[in-house]
Amino acid sequence: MANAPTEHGKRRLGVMGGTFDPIHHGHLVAASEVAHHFDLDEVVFVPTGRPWQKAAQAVSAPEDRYLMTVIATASNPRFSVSRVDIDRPGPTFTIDTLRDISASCGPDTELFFITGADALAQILSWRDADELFTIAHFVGATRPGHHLHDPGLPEGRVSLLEIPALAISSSECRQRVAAGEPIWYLVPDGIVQYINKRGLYRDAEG
Ligand SMILES: Nc1ncnc2c1ncn2[C@@H]1O[C@H](COP(=O)(O)OP(=O)(O)OP(=O)(O)O)[C@@H](O)[C@H]1O
Ligand SMILES: O=C(O)c1ccc[n+]([C@@H]2O[C@H](COP(=O)([O-])O)[C@@H](O)[C@H]2O)c1
Repeated sequence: MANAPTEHGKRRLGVMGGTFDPIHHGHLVAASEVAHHFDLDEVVFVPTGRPWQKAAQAVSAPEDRYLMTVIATASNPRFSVSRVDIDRPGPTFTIDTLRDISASCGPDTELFFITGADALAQILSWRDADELFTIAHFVGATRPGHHLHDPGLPEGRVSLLEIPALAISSSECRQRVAAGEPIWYLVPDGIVQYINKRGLYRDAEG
């Protein structure tokens, strides 16, 4: 991550958190659209280490999800990937993600946490929810079939952005691989090849 502020004042950094099991074009389009709309200098993708809300389901090894995220974002000079969540022991909480990234960037960087509008609807149940809004602005990317019902989010610290509908989900990609169906063009080509090479999702249930 570069550290210099932009000429216009603070550097604007997007933080896109997700399990990315696997990363797909819905994630990439959401990050690209938010970066464009909010004039972000960079978007750092942060694969979760141990997503506590997915504790009941099998999640691929953090290193596989990290490498797929690196492969999928490599061609975009404004996209990067952080290991902060996968290197931190214990369950992943966004408050820790934002504290770590904020500490490494310093005060000249404004943070924008990007996530799906469906995830945002649950945000008040996240750890230290009040503090989250003091560290970052939250941007919820609408995804097909999900609409945000106002759960009482703080005004001015949360935005919703309608992005081109891409009805792709990681669970559907996993199910397709398990069923022997193609995932070409749902995910970047390098991700299809990585999944084949590592034999991921062959026995996936969802
Ligand atoms: N097609 C999409 N369009 C917009 N946002 C998306 C899309 N797919 C996922 N997101 C958002 O990206 C964030 C990270 O998603 P995640 O890695 O959990 O992928 P997912 O496709 O939702 O996975 P799963 O199907 O396993 O639940 C979430 O907040 C999610 O809402
Ligand atoms: O901090 C929390 O309590 C919390 C609870 C649920 C989800 N999150 C974060 O929301 C992002 C999207 O999560 P997911 O599971 O939809 O990929 C990811 O960065 C998670 O760490 C965070």
